[in-house]
Amino acid sequence: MHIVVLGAGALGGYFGLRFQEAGAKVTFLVRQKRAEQLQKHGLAIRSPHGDVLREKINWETNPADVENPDVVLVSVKGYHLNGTLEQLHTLVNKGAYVLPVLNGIEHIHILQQEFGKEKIIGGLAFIIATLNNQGHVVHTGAFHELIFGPLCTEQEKVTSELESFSNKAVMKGERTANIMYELWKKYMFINAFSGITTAVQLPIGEIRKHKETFQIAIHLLQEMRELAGKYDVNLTDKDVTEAITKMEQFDAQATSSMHQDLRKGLPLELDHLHGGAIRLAKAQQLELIYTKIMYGIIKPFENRT
Ligand SMILES: NC(=O)C1=CN([C@@H]2O[C@H](COP(=O)(O)OP(=O)(O)OC[C@H]3O[C@@H](n4cnc5c(N)ncnc54)[C@H](OP(=O)(O)O)[C@@H]3O)[C@@H](O)[C@H]2O)C=CC1
Ligand SMILES: CC(C)(CO)C(=O)C(=O)O
Repeated sequence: MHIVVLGAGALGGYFGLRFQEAGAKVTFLVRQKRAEQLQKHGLAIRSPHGDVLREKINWETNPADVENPDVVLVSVKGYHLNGTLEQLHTLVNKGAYVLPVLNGIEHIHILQQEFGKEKIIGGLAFIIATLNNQGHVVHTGAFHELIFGPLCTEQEKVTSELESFSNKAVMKGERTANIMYELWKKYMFINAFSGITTAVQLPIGEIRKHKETFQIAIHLLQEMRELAGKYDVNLTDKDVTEAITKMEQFDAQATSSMHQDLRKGLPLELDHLHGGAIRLAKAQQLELIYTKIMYGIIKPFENRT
């Protein structure tokens, strides 16, 4: 199986290298600056599950040079999605399926409209990872889950094949029959977790100490649950409770990738995540009061570079 990673950042670097270790052919499709970094430093993972260093990896800067791609793992930030469409057209025309693992939901609709429903597989990840100065992946925390599944019957075969590699890889790979439910569950969680940690600019441990602050995260979960219901996805009381428990049990220093980006002065996925939820709600005549407040508070930090 030939997996092309489009977005060789923290998440794409991690799962791409793990698939390569498991025997898949992996090509990283990168832009010039990242290509130079990979050339100079190779790609490495530092992880509680074991370190890996590959001095030489397959990378390309032009999708026309990628041969026989089976799956494109799209792991760019939401604000870079539009910039990948041309590259994706080239790869889809060569027969590839697209597996986006971004947080959020709107990108699924955008990609389905662009490439047709049969080409877009559902996917998401649970991991806390970032890139260091050399462009190596630093993975903290114990979890490294990749969840994926077919969004239509044509994808049964390719997702099964992906499952066989993920089972051999150093990761917790899971193929699910109900990926839309998993996507919304994660979207509910991430909008609450990234919203509160970024708005308050503190890791979850500090937020937990203040009942009134933690309660805002719970309101965010409840709003996202209601939104999911409008899109025919039933998130349960148990799902909300599990999300709360997760925030209660995270390491005190754990925080969202959005808050990490804010600390580094990088652009934020605010419009993709909270903005996306507000747009999806508007289409259903639903108002997300807490989400709108988070959006307004974080907005000045969205593009400070
Ligand atoms: N990091 C984490 O712990 C987690 C992240 N996520 C989600 O995963 C997604 C990716 O996040 P993350 O890995 O942190 O992001 P990163 O910023 O680390 O990586 C994104 C990469 O995409 C590359 N890129 C952007 N546009 C293109 C393009 N047109 N062609 C080639 N490469 C491109 C960027 O390259 P360049 O250097 O050229 O800009 C960058 O290396 C986000 O939606 C995030 O919310 C989900 C779970 C956890
Ligand atoms: C919550 C977490 C760390 C889980 O993967 C995440 O998705 C993010 O912060 O972007």
